[in-house]
Amino acid sequence: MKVLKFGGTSVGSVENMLNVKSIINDGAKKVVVLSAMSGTTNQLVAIASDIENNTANEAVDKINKLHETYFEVIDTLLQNESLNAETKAYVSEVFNFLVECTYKKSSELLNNQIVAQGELMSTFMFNSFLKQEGVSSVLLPALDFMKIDSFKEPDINYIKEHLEVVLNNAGPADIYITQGFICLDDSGAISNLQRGGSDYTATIIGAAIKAEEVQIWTDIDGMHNNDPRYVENTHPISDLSFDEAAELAYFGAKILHPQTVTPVRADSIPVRLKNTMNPEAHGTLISSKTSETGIKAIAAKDNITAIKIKSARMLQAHGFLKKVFEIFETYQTSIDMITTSEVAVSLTIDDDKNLDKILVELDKIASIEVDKNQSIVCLVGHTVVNHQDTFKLFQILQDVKIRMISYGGSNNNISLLIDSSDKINTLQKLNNYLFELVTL
Ligand SMILES: Nc1ncnc2c1ncn2[C@@H]1O[C@H](COP(=O)(O)OP(=O)(O)O)[C@@H](O)[C@H]1O
Ligand SMILES: N[C@@H](CC(=O)OP(=O)(O)O)C(=O)O
Repeated sequence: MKVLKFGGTSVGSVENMLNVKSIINDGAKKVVVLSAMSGTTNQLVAIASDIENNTANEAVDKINKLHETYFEVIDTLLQNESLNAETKAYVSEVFNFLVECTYKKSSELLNNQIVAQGELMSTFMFNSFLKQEGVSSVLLPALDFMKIDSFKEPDINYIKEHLEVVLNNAGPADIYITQGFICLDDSGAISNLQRGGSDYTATIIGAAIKAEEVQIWTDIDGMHNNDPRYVENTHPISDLSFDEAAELAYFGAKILHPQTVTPVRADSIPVRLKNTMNPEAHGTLISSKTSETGIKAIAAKDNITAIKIKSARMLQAHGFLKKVFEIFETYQTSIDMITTSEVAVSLTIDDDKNLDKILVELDKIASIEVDKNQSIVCLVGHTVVNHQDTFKLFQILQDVKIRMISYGGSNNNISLLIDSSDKINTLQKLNNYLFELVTL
């Protein structure tokens, strides 16, 4: 069986939902994972933050506007009277619940309950639409099987066991629809897999049912060789290895949630990235195969903080780095890049929630310099570190101030740390000289 995930844009308009129907309606059994309609999760996050900031009136305004938009979509999508009424009743329950939330005290649980509503509504609406069109489908509630453990990792044994039961109880159908993104936490409370997490839901399900393939359907013809939001002349990449895709997703290629390939890699379950608006296009196939060498793609991750830790005590001493790492471990902050010299170590973090506490501890053992608003630009490709193009990098980027370089940590990745204000120029320059054959 295949698992097909459709993102926010794919279920974001009636026209795109028609495309989704024609893609999935081929008679083959499949699991279909849906995100919330595009824009909805952002609105739900904004509603939760209005509640946190005691601006409940603004939250209610947003809820009412969203309610109207959903009714308009339902009226265009569902001409069948009883399905139309049933779906409006479900959606109204959701919006009544959201209004009730505005009377409550803000908490993590309340936020999680609020942001979960987008996927609950999109799957209900789409399932009603399939019923109207005579397509055999069943709705599988993700909260009956999708769970994370105390480390926020998918509890794969629980998921396998429960998904099997849920699938057996669902009865015969061609299409099993479920919600992306949402899950239970280790205490059984509603939680989620972080923003963009529906991709991750799809590969977790893929691993749990040992799917033949996982397909991520989005609004672009696969993974491009550079970020199309900032760079002109980017092109889709036809094949990527799991390692290459993991590096690109982790280092900012928004098309994939950072953890997407992790669950399917061990069983070599291929992941195909496809375009809902152009299903004929090849897209990108992510598999265990490695192909040609050289720089294949570039991604950038923003909101990086660089910390330089300088201490005379580092000189010919051992155990200094251990102390540094222990501080980051205490505050559960992971380090992305690291470079060392005899007297200093520079490292980067993307989660600065505990930065102040970390700096207090570091200050006890060293002098510290902090630079915010940094970006990691990551160049990815099979054995990229040995490729001739790699040696041109300094020349191409001679007018960019490179703050750190990570080379050799993996054969597939070279990372550069730059000021975020240089990001677009850096990405475009690398694109021109590495992929567009502009000569130096
Ligand atoms: N390297 C890249 N290749 C393709 N798309 C990318 C890349 N980097 C960023 N993107 C952006 O990712 C978007 C698709 O991801 P996303 O918004 O999460 O889709 P969905 O809503 O379908 O989940 C594209 O429209 C594109 O702008
Ligand atoms: N609703 C979530 C889940 C998601 O994965 O969305 P998308 O597939 O549109 O990136 C979010 O907006 O983060």
